[in-house]
Amino acid sequence: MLDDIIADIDAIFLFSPTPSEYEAAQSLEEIPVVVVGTENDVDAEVFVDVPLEFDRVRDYIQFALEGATDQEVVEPGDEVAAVLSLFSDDRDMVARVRVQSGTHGIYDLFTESRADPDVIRNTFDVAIELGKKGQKGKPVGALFVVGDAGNVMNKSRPLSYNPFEKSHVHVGDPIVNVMLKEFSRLDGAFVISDSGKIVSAYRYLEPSAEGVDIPKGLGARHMAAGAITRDTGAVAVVLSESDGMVRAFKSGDLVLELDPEEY
Ligand SMILES: Nc1ncnc2c1ncn2[C@@H]1O[C@H](COP(=O)(O)OP(=O)(O)OP(=O)(O)O)[C@@H](O)[C@H]1O
Ligand SMILES: [Mn+2]
Repeated sequence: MLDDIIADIDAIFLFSPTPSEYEAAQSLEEIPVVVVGTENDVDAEVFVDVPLEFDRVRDYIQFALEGATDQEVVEPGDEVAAVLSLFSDDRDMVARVRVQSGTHGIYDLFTESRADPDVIRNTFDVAIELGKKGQKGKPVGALFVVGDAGNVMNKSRPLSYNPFEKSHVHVGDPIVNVMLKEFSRLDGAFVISDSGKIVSAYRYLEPSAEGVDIPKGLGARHMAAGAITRDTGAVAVVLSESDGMVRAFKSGDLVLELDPEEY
């Protein structure tokens, strides 16, 4: 069965390999070896840079496939073997995956957005941390709209005074994380620029929601998040107060779902 899983594969994907694992894979096969991880520790020729560790293996592999397709190492229809760690830090899993045409948008979310990938990653970090801790032990919701801030401001209005009006702080600054958590108790969205500057808090989003199709059961916050990303070049990161999940939207679509408890 193991032989079947790796028979005639077009590439092998190693997730965060050690140098000896990388070397072994290279000497074994005459097929491309793709290294996937947050750092290219092994100096791999083909490397897919992962902006954050996905908690779902499916998302992680999908991101890697889309990254390698983008680098033209694999193409739709190829079948690859992914070697990764699911239950521990040791390599304990091999999956056979066919590269699909079209993207699910996970790779695209980070690499093809107007906002800097680091800014998007930092926004995820804030949402995940807020989701883990809540506000004084109670679950909170939050909505971050990242990138294309001018257009986002034009399609929204203030619900309250903007505490970031005269400040020059960026998402990722330690002080900002404290402030964001404090302000997330109140309604509305945070607006963040391409470079990570917090432009505003307390924005009520008024995008056109026509034709936006988000999963049933999600409410007004998620609808507004999806819609603003269809109406502008922004991406949206949402922490749900009701189910505790962090979700990302781009071009009107839900592209990623993370459980903060897994981090
Ligand atoms: N258009 C909007 N712009 C900004 N914030 C909004 C908008 N619509 C709703 N919200 C915010 O989302 C909050 C929750 O609304 P609602 O319960 O309908 O959303 P939801 O998608 O179910 O989110 P949750 O899962 O967090 O409950 C509102 O109290 C408000 O602060
Ligand atoms: Mn709700």
